[in-house]
Amino acid sequence: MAKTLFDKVWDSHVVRQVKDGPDVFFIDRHFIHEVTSPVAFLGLESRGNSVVYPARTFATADHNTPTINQHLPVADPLSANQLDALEKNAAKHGISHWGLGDINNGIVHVVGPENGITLPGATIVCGDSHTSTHGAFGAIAFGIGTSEVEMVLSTQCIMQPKPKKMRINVNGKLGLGVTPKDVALYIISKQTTSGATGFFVEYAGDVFEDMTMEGRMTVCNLSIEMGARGGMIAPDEKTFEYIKGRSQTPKGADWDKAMKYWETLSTDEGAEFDVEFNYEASDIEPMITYGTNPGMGMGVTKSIPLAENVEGGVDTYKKSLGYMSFSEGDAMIGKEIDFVFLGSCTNGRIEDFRAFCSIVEGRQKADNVTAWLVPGSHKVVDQIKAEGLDKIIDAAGFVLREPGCSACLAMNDDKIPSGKLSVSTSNRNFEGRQGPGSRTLLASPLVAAASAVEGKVTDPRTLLTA
Ligand SMILES: CC(C)[C@H](C(=O)O)[C@@H](O)C(=O)O
Ligand code: SF4
Repeated sequence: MAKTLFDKVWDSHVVRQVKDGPDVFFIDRHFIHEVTSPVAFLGLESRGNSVVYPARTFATADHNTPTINQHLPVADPLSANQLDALEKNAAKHGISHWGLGDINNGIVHVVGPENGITLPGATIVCGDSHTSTHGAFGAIAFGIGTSEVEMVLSTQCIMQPKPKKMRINVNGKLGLGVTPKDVALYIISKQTTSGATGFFVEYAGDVFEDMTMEGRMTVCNLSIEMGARGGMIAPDEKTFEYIKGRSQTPKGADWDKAMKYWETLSTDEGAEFDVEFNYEASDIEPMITYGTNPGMGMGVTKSIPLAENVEGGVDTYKKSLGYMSFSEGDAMIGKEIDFVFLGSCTNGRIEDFRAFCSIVEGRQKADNVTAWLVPGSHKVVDQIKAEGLDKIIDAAGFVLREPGCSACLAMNDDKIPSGKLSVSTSNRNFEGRQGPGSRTLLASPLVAAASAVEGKVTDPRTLLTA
């Protein structure tokens, strides 16, 4: 029977099928970070259990880490405690741990792929919703809760009902200044934040085939923002090229063996999806959000929709615009901004820094803008320096910070002050997400760069030459 990519990976990991119940499902790779793992370890120990496969478990510190002076002790006691707990738990259970200052340290969804831990056909979980990122490699990757983290630590399995299958096809060629982030924000604006609830999404079509691995990660990362359990893209030559030779990828004969399996990982002709959507690349422009959920997005040149034209609750819509201090019908272009954040597991990779630099090169940061440029990992920092992008960043009046989640969710000191308006390359624009009272506009690194140099929301196409 013709199978989807998702079915192939899922079915090969079912340890036991429970009649009318969830499948018992084997997990190849388990990432842990300091926020959702300490309680899981407490539970594990209180039950007298141990970590069954320490070598399949990988710890990195990211959410609570400062992005300046990482060589100094962490000042915030809550953050210091969590980081300490992660380090101790990892040491006690023989788990590899990339703490502050470690060359491999960075945001969990950046360092996994970077180190070849994320592989095609693998099942990957983490106590973190944006685990969907790893689906870019043709893996089934999804976020789990703290009690499931404990379950995976002690059994390397979880119980999961099989999600329904959705395929999203985007065909054609993307226009100038339109990036993977825009493709994702466009899809979410069409699907809304709940459109893909209960589904696992496969992305297919020219646009994803043409995308780099970084771009595919950006798209899969954002799957969760339309309610999907996860998103995935069939591995191809680009995928294999990306992972080849990384520290933890199979080598020699193991590589050849793995390739034989990986090459089977695509959806068979005639395989069925529960639902399928088709979009056109030419309909997508650089996007920006104007509200307090990632579904409230539109082309940057458009005006904020009138409440009467919006499906769903008018009151919630008006409340959202009220929080943003925006009005129906407002244009977004030209709105004065206060902050720019380049980073996160959505857009904190080398390609995002290249895109940002392509606009700020030879220009200057606007005086009214405070900008935080936070690479997703130390390896991204190294590459930025190797490519000389740090010089461009410096010359344009920006400062490069040290890696971590940073202002994506402001669990460290990088908090956008109340009322301030930020253009952010991250993934969530919820009320207070970047600091209490902060107001967030989600956008691509190109829109962020253009807005940072102009001091107001700017269409990057006006600063780019074809
Ligand atoms: C802290 C963590 C549990 C959370 C998540 O699950 O996504 C965070 O990474 C986020 O982006 O909001
Ligand atoms: S960068 Fe943001 S979205 Fe990604 S894991 Fe960190 S807090 Fe979550």
